[in-house]
Amino acid sequence: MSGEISVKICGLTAPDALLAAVDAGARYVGFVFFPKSPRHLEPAAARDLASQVPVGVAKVALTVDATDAELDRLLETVPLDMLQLHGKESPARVAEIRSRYGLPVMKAIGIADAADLAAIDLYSDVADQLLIDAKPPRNADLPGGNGLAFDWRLLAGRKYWRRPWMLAGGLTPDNVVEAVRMTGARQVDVSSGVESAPGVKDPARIEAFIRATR
Ligand SMILES: O=C(O)c1ccccc1NCC(=O)[C@H](O)[C@H](O)COP(=O)(O)O
Repeated sequence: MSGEISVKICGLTAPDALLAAVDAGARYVGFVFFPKSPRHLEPAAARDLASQVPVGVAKVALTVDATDAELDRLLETVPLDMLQLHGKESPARVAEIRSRYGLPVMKAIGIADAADLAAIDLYSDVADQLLIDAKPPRNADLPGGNGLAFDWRLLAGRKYWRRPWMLAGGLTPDNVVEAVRMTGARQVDVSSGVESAPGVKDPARIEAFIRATR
């Protein structure tokens, strides 16, 4: 692959995995604030992890349809660099959050088929970045982090993006090179694919994933 691919390791919950991500060269580290998730962190625990992240690595908070009160509490407790909105937030709500907190906002867009691509234009007006992820299965407990890929051919040939974007959904150390080749992504995001069990990050897989992108 030519040029450096930026990597986000999402759903970190433990210092060893955080360190593995930082040492291997992750550009972003993600913390999940969604109680139903096996990766959920309480704000105080996230603050302790965030304090170990060096300058230059962006600390991203993943929330799902969070209220202002929830976001206020989170941001009062945890030093963060970016908000990842992974629910059904409307474009107006994305704009509101961006202006209220003054942080860059990344909106997750779930893709299952070509009709879902319209959301890319819709959110390009209001979000700083887009996370192009697999749409969760109907009745899934989690709106993301399901380890499922979408059909990358849907993005092949798309040359014009108005915002920086990340590819996500079912990426692993074994398929990330092919995913980047097919989609032209310059940034990738992974959670399940670097775990040994749901919610348990594997430092060796994190290192292998980032190495694969180099
Ligand atoms: O990870 C979670 O538990 C989670 C919960 C609620 C909303 C989103 C969640 N995760 C999103 C991600 O970790 C990633 O940004 C993305 O969906 C890729 O996940 P994966 O397919 O597991 O690599």
